[in-house]
Amino acid sequence: MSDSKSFFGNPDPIFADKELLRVSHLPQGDRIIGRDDELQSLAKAIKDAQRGGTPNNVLIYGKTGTGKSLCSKYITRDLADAAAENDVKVGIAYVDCFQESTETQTVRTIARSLNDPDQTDVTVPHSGVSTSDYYRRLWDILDSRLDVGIIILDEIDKLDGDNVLMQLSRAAEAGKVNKSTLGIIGISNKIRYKDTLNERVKSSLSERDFVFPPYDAGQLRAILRSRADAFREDVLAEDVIPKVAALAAREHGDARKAIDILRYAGEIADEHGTDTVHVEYVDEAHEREEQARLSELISKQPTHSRYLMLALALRTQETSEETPMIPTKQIYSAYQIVCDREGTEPLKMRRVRDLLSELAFLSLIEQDRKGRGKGKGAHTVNELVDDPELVSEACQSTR
Ligand SMILES: Nc1ncnc2c1ncn2[C@@H]1O[C@H](COP(=O)(O)OP(=O)(O)OP(=O)(O)O)[C@@H](O)[C@H]1O
Repeated sequence: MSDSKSFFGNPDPIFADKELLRVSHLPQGDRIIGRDDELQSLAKAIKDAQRGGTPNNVLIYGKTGTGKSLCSKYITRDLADAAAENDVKVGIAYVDCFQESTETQTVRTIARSLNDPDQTDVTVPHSGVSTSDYYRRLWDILDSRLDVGIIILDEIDKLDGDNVLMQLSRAAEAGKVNKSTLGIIGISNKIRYKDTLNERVKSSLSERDFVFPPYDAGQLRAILRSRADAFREDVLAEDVIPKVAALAAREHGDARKAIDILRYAGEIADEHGTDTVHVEYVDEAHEREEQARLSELISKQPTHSRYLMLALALRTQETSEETPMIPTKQIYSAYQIVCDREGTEPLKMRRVRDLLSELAFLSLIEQDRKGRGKGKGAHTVNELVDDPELVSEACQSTR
């Protein structure tokens, strides 16, 4: 075999451990930068669970990449370790509510994460079980193997309705669980999320609220430096980390963005066949990151929001204006054509206006009010934030 050709044999010239640059990587506590106060506050909110008591329910807000998921996962794991020393069993369930948005999916995921069939004799099948049966199994699992269950609901605003929150927050009070207690950590980018909840859920869910601020360039540099061992020694040119940190700081201090740009810069160096990540690669890495982020964000939008983005991209491409501001009416006519092509009934204008405001809230588009002249009222105009070609590509690749 020694003279046979292998495509996998050569060591990676750039990366020593690329996993350190994946979003899924959970760094150790001493590698979590600039979040001491937030970790302290979270610890205080849930500390009663360490002795088997009921933790406070917590809501965490903040823009993307501000360490909300990371700190929630880290602190709950730390709590479970500390509780184990007191012979208290803490189980942690993490739910990505964007992926698991229905009540059934959410309860099933929680039950599956907390279960250990060897200890509980309870099974949690993927299908064929009613929602109420999933709940029954979850309560059995909690009481038979845990003292405390902590449930992290990431992107909690994506849940369909409040029912699951109502059930979870009232489990002990309603006598569903008798020996164990439950705590919820909800995470959201939407600062006004709480206003959408009914009063009963609101008061029990947000016993403690925290807002995670964006990172500044110094913190982003420190976060990137703490991951520099993802690269082989001396591979990163000196200015790479400061430049990446400055770019990410300019765009709302997003650590995810910073880490992604650094990883792309390494991949570009690899594609060039060099063994140095030059600072010149950072701009291209930034573009790749933007494109990937845009595709991901667009793919997460409901179908008709994607059609509207495409309609706006098409209208933008048609005009010769330098900063095209497209009236909602013009988007609507292009949207009708897109729907026709897709064989779907278009939504009414009023709903379209709502979807456009949601897209503006997500910063995918910008909106403004423009007067039509004296006495003629005002109308809304819309502008794409990103390049229309990129947007139209992203919309069509995620159809
Ligand atoms: N303080 C930090 N120290 C080290 N790494 C960090 C820090 N904050 C965030 N990161 C890293 O940045 C990435 C994004 O963080 P995280 O997913 O926690 O952000 P988030 O606020 O939950 O964002 P989103 O709302 O998009 O889920 C992860 O890879 C995480 O490990």
